[in-house]
Formats: sequence, structure tokens, C-alpha cells
Amino acid sequence: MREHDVLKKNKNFYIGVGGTVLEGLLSGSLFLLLYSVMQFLWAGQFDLNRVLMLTGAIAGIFLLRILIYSYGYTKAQIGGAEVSQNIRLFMGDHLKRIPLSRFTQGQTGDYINTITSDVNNYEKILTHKIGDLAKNFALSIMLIVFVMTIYVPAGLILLAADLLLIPGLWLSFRMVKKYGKEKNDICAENVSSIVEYVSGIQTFRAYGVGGLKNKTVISAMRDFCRISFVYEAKVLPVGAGLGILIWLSCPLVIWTAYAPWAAGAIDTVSYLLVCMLPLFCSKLANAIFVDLTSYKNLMISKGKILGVMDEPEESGSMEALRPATHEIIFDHVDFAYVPGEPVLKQASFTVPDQKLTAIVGDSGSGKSTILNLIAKYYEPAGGVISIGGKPINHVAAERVLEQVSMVDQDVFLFDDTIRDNIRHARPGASDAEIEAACREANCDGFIRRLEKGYDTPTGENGNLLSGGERQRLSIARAILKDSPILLLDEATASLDIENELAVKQAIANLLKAKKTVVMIAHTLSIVKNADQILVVADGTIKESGTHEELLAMNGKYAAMWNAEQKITV
Ligand SMILES: Nc1ncnc2c1ncn2[C@@H]1O[C@H](COP(=O)(O)OP(=O)(O)OP(=O)(O)O)[C@@H](O)[C@H]1O
Repeated sequence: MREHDVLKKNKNFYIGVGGTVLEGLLSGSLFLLLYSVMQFLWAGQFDLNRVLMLTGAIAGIFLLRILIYSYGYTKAQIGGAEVSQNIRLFMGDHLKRIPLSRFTQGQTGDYINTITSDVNNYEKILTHKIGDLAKNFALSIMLIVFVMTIYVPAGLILLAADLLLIPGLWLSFRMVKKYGKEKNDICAENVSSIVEYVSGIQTFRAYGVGGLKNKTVISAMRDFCRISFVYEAKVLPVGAGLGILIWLSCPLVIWTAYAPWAAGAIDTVSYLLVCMLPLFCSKLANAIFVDLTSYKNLMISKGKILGVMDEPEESGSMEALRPATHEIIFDHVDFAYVPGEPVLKQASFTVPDQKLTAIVGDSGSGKSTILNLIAKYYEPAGGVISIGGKPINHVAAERVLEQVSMVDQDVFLFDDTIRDNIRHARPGASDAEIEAACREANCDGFIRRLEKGYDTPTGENGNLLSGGERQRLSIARAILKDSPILLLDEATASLDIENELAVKQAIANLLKAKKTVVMIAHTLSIVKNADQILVVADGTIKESGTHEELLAMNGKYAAMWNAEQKITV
């Protein structure tokens, strides 16, 4: 489905609108019945037969209205839900192709806001607003025409009152444009701060900055309160002023139609009805004003949806990447997360095929960034990265990731069973293959001790498991995926000794298979036996070689090694 097609209204929507309009017109027809009742009364021809006929007609119309309304309403809801489902599925698919660099915290709040509340708003336009507007327009036209058949000038006054909606809406649309967009942006910021608050609730509590002490959330809420007030305060006077002007049509009609009534050109019953209908018409005009103003406001949501849909996706060929070897080369690679703050500067190195390369360096020197670039989570600003001699700059990230398994410090687990969490690595894997991978990853034992074994739910983001258990599940995923390149961010520092040993054993098992491995090591003793060690500093590779070669250089690595030895002793 093409991006703008998903926003298109469907058949159910049109049936829903048609039903609402029909139901509205039927409700308007009650005025015609009322008119005939008054005519019969006035003529002294109202008898039991007529009462029965009229009440029967009213009951019939009422029943028909209920049927049409229920059918139309249900269809409109189904139609709207279908459209919002298509939008959300499309966006889900689209988001996975948007470059990761776009997912800053503020932007993430924007995305969440768009996928949830903006799509809900758009659904509301389809299910309620358009139908209500069409119904009120149709009913207004019907009543104006009816009044015109009785006395043309009275109908023209009602028409003129309705035409006042044009300047009124012009003004209110300007306000919506000015303050509605700001309200929507502040709402997105609110979502970001709430997402941050809920995700970090443990930390906030630990430092006693939860609830009313949380400055970011409170200030975001205050901003939202302020803009909501400003928005209403700006739009409300326009609506109130317009309401009064439109309402003036009531005395004007009474006054205008008086002369023809007094002259006998209009009978008393018609005069009475002509005097009553402007009240109803002005209520309809006010409803149209409110609905069109909120329609315009809700259309901001449509604009935001289109904005996300139009965000450029990662480019690159979807052709399968089938390199003969899995040697990785960085050739003068430049990279920055934030423009003007380079993380890698002309970094060049080679990771030999089927060998273990370790990356060491100070915290923040760019080690994880190197792994992120190999996995194509980010694009370099300059230089070339190639796998097996093939530059990956123009290859789609999905194709590169087929060659790569990543085990890093932030293990993401879905709120699903352990078995299905591991199966994400290779959806076609059998239960036996999953269990074999878990044995290798040193997690089969603890999984079997759980009440439901492999069918135990991990909880949201794996919060029912310990850090070491989550790490081992992520290693099991890498073993199951069995891809030729393995990227490993060694993270045993925060684990207790038992978990640390289990994770280290799991990593040792993972390294047994012949793969091209790039491993970030935070403790040098782990990488002593690596085939090559790269030392990252100042955005580039400062030293490279084996442990012995680097010690002999007596440079940064030797200094780091000596410092570590002192701590260990
Ligand atoms: N998503 C991001 N947006 C902006 N800056 C980032 C982002 N990720 C990392 N950085 C910055 O880039 C630099 C390198 O980060 P990186 O995570 O690659 O370092 P590292 O060597 O792996 O650190 P550590 O050993 O502490 O994990 C750091 O200054 C970091 O603050």
C-alpha cells in the first residue's frame, strides 16, 4: 500500500456518513409533522384518527432513525478503525526503515504521539466529525428551504445567518493554525517526558525526585495547561460572538414576518413555525462552527501523520549481500551523532575474516559507535566501510544485519515467553534448536528451573529476569542466528560473580564457532588472547596489534594494562 493510500476513506466510512445524514434528515422531517398537527388543530380538524396516524408516523420515523443510526454508526466505527489500523501498520513498517539517528528522545515522543493520539484524532474525524458536519449541513439546508416555502425573506435571513459562519470560521481557523500546532507540539513533549518518567521511575524514586518533585514532567504539564487555556481563550470569543450574531436572526425573522402575517399573507400556524425554526437553525449553525473548528484542529493530526509518513527511509539496495569472506574494513571513516561533534575521525582498520578482534579504549572513545556502524544502525559521514571487499554504504541495513549478530549491554526482550523471545533470532527455528542454543549460552539450567520452563513469560522488557539471565538469553539468540559476523559488547562488570562466570562461559562457547568477531572489552584480561586488539582514542585507532605487540609498544594499551594489573593486585 502506498503511503497516502492508507489515509483514504473506505466504503464503510461513506455508508456511515450517508446513514448519519439520512438519520438527520428524518429527524428534521418531524418539523413537517409538527406543522401538520398545528394546521389540523388550528382548523379544528384534529380527531382520534389523526392522532393515531400522526403518532404512528412519529413512531415509524423514530424506529427508522434508530435502525439507520445504528447501522451507519457501526459502519462508521468499523471504517474508521480499519483506516487507523492501516495507518498504524504502515507507520510500524515505515519506522523500522527510518534512520536510527532520527530517534532522539524528543523525536521518539513525537513518534509515539503521532502513532497513538494523532491516529486516534484522525479516526475521530472519520467516525464522528465528518458525519456530524454533513448531517448538520443537510438539516440546515432542509430547514432553510422549508422556511422559504412558507416565506422567502425569512428563509433568506436564515441563509444570511448561516453565511456568517464564513468570516467566523476564517477567524477561528487562524487561531487554530496559530495555537493548535503549538498545543500539539507541547502535547508531544508531554508524551516524551511521561515516557522518560515511567521508564526511569526506579531511578526517580531512588533519588526522591518522583511525583510532584519531578521538574521535567511538572513543567511539561504546566506548559500543556497554559497552551490549553490560551487556545480556548482565543477560540471561545470568536464562537461566542458568532453565536450572538447568528441568534439575532430569531428576532429579525419574527419582526420581518410580522407584516405579512398581519396582512393575512401568512396564516398563524406558518407564522408560529417561522418564528420557532430560527432557534433551531442557530443551534445547528453553532454546532457546525464548533465541529468545523475542532475538525480543523484535528486536521493538524493528519498533517503530523503525513509528516512521519514522508520522512525519508534509509536508502540502499535490498539485493542480498553475499560476500565471499567476512573481513571488515574501515577506510577513513568519519562519524558524528551531532553535527560538529565528531566521534570518529578518519578511522581506518581491518578486522580479519574469522578472527577475534577486540576493541579497547576509554569510556566514550567511540567503541560502541564502531559496532553500530558495522551493523549499519548509523551511516558514516565520510569514508567507506566494507564487508568481504563489498562497500556497505549503498546496501540496505536489513541486508547487512542478516550477516550480523549483536550482543550488547542493553538486552531488549519482548513481553513474551522465553522460547519466543529467543526464536526472534531465527523465526523458523525448532524448539530443539532453541534449547540447544540455550545449553550453549549457559541458560538452559535456569530456564528449566522456572515454573513454566521455556514457556515462562519474561515480563515487559524482561524485567522478571536478572541482568545476567537477560545477557545469556541474548547470547542464545546470537548462537541461534548463527550469522558469520558477531559483534559483542562485553558487559559483565555489573553482574554478580556467579552470573559473571556464567556469562563468560556463554561467551567462550559463542566464540568457539569460526566467525568474524568484534568484541568490546572493558577488562583487558579478557582480550589477552585476541588475534588483534584495536585501541581507540581521539576518534581514531591509536594502536593495533596482539597483546604482546601492544605491550612492547609501551603506549596507551601498555598504560591501560599496567593500571588494570595494579587494581587487580
Ligand atoms: N545516540 C547518541 N547521540 C549522541 N551522542 C552519542 C550517542 N551515542 C553515543 N554518543 C556519544 O558518542 C561518543 C562515543 O560513544 P560510544 O558509546 O561509542 O563510546 P564507548 O567508547 O562505547 O563508551 P563506553 O565504553 O562508556 O560504553 C560519546 O561521547 C557519547 O556521548
